Amino acid sequence: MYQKTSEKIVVRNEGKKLELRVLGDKIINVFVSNKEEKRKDTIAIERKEYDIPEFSISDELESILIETNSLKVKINKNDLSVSFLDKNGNIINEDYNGGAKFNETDVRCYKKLREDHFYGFGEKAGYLDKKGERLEMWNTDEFMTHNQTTKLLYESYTFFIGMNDYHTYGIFLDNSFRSFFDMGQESQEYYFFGAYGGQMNYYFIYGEDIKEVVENYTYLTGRISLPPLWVLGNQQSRYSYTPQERVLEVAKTFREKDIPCDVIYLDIDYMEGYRVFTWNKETFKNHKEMLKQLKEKGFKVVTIVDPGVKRDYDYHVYREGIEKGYFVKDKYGITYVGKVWPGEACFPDFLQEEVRYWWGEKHREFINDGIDGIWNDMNEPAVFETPTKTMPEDNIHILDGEKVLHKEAHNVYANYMAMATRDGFLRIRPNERPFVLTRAAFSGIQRYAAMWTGDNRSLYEHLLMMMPMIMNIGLSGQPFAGADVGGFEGDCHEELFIRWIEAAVFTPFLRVHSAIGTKDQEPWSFGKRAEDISRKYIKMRYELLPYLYDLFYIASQKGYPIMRPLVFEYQKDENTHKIYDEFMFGEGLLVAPVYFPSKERREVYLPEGIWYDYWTGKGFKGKNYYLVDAPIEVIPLFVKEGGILLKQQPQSFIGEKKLEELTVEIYKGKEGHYLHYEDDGKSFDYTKGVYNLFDISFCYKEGRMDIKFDKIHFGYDKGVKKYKFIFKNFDDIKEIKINGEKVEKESCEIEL
Ligand SMILES: OC[C@H]1O[C@H](O[C@H]2[C@H](O)[C@@H](O)[C@@H](O[C@H]3[C@H](O)[C@@H](O)[C@@H](O)O[C@@H]3CO)O[C@@H]2CO)[C@H](O)[C@@H](O)[C@@H]1O
Repeated sequence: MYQKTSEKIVVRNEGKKLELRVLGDKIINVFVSNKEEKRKDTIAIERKEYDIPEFSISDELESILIETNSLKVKINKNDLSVSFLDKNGNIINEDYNGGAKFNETDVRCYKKLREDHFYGFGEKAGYLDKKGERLEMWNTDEFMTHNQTTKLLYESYTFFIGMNDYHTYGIFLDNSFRSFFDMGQESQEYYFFGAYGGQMNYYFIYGEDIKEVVENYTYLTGRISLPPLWVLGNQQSRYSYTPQERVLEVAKTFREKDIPCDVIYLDIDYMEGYRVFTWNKETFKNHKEMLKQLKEKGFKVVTIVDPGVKRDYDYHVYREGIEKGYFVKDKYGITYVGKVWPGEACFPDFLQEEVRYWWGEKHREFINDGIDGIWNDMNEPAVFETPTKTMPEDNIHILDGEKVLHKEAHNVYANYMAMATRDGFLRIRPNERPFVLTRAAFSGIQRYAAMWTGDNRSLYEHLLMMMPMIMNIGLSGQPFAGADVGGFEGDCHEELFIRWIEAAVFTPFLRVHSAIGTKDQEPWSFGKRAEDISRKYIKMRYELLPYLYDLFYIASQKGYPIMRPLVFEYQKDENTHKIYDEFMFGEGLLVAPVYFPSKERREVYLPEGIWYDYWTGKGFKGKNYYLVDAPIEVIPLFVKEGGILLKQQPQSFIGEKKLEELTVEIYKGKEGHYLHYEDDGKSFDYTKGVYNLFDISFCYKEGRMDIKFDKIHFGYDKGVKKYKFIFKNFDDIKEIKINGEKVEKESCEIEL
């Protein structure tokens, strides 16, 4: 009835074929087809080899039962439907009405609807929980104001997490065609997902909780590698800072006003006639000198690079692309020309390795001149004046020597472009961590680039929208995300800017960006109050840098988001399941932004336990809602009992001064635990063991504080040598010991 090879179990019935692969105790790949074809994975799947666990197969009367240590999978022999059960035989997820269906226009899979909540799906407008919604995935440059009903945005993450009181699992549909997910809108009995082409190839990922699902999902699709430290700093952008004197003036003002900033962005106007890899000689007369001066002030520079290559035979990039046949072709095999922002352009076919190499090399001169990072925009790819806002679906790409139509390549185009850019950096500066920022993406993008959420507006609604959006992006494997702070289009105003910066310093990627013709959006453009409050919060971001870097370390190890929905940390507390306007900045800090005008208070939900107001130290009993004060200069922040925050002295830019000491802030509680990672923040030497990993924990009982500072790994000897402990909200400490030795409260520190 079934065939088993070393790697898969194959079952056939009435023209349908199901292939099942056990890839882990909790990871199953299901591939259903109505023809004899080979399974195709997209670029999203990074893993090539698996530690296949022990599992058993029994051929029963009606079904085939596969059992791992954690899961049972039942394949119905009659209709090839699949059920996933836990070890006790409780259903976690099961196909509905035969599961996979194939018709003229699409492939789809029906599932019985037993979930209370759905999360993930990456960059989508609307609430955190997507139950009852219908979503589509087709990377789109959507310039109209995004609102709750905006269906298509720039990125496509075909991954979701299903959850009820009993089980949590994830499903990754590995299909790059335009796809759809009806999570209970059509029916309350079933949900379904599928795509307008390609295969029904999905990965079922079981987990104890959301954390484990995200960990297992990123085991498949890869995790972010450690970014250079400077990209965690404050970044300033505008469409466009031009001419070069204006760039230098902005940089100088940051330093004069003592507002930390690490990066300045150059938008499209730095180029000659919007031709990528050129400089406008009129406005950037001596870009090398400008870059040198910025370096001296501690600034890094990121330039925009769009995929569209302007059509002009006198332009070397276009000429080479044409001569080598590197551009995407139309259905007749002729180089495709599209109307882009602005002008007409051809699009490199990044699916081809040779084209990626060529493109990567185009960055060499830029990087050698002192450009530190690359910002890939318009890479959906966006084409103007077409109904689909992109190139025709029957345009031709080449992948591994095979023709691939654009309808299949579209959603993954940006990942291949980001890969080309990242690989270029790695060839040019092999021991420096690259930085690529992207607007478009498909699942798995975390391996190549950070992302920002495109053209938002200067509206309170968009300040709110960034929260569930970045949280769901994080749950979809991409921890490094942010929104244009202050809003891109429209004039921002003082109060909105203040509220936005207060919230944004706790988002993983912090960049102010604004459109041409809008009011200036530097922190000082809104008057003294905004300037002072921005300084306070940006400094706080720099103070918390070791804490933030530790979150990136965890993301690189486990795939955990940095900006986490409360449900990620407190899944058992059902009050957290739908919260979209508060978030956890790592495990330690609960952030509740104010996103309404003229409001000086907001409601905050605190999960179980005791929480301390970060500003006043006041304690609050959790599992309760509170109305808390939030005057304009205050964003409500809470630390959980036993929480630990790691801080450093703020600097004007990262690496300005050598760090002499770090502060470990211990919040009142019986115990607490914290993992601290440290390396040079620049190179890949950490992959050779040049890093430190410390386990910091404490136990507090009857006035006695016992701190343990364990070196798990000590391979970086240029690290910080002194750690100073500060106790928050404790009023009765009688004795302190560090690693068993008594110390005084005033000089409570450890020297390494
Ligand atoms: O590099 C400049 C910016 O490019 C991006 O934003 C542009 C967006 O992608 C385009 O769609 C475009 O919007 C136009 C819109 O599509 C059209 O219907 C019409 O209403 O005019 C609009 C332009 O005024 O322009 C955007 C730039 O304004 C990118 O997302 C930004 O971050 C870049 O700064």
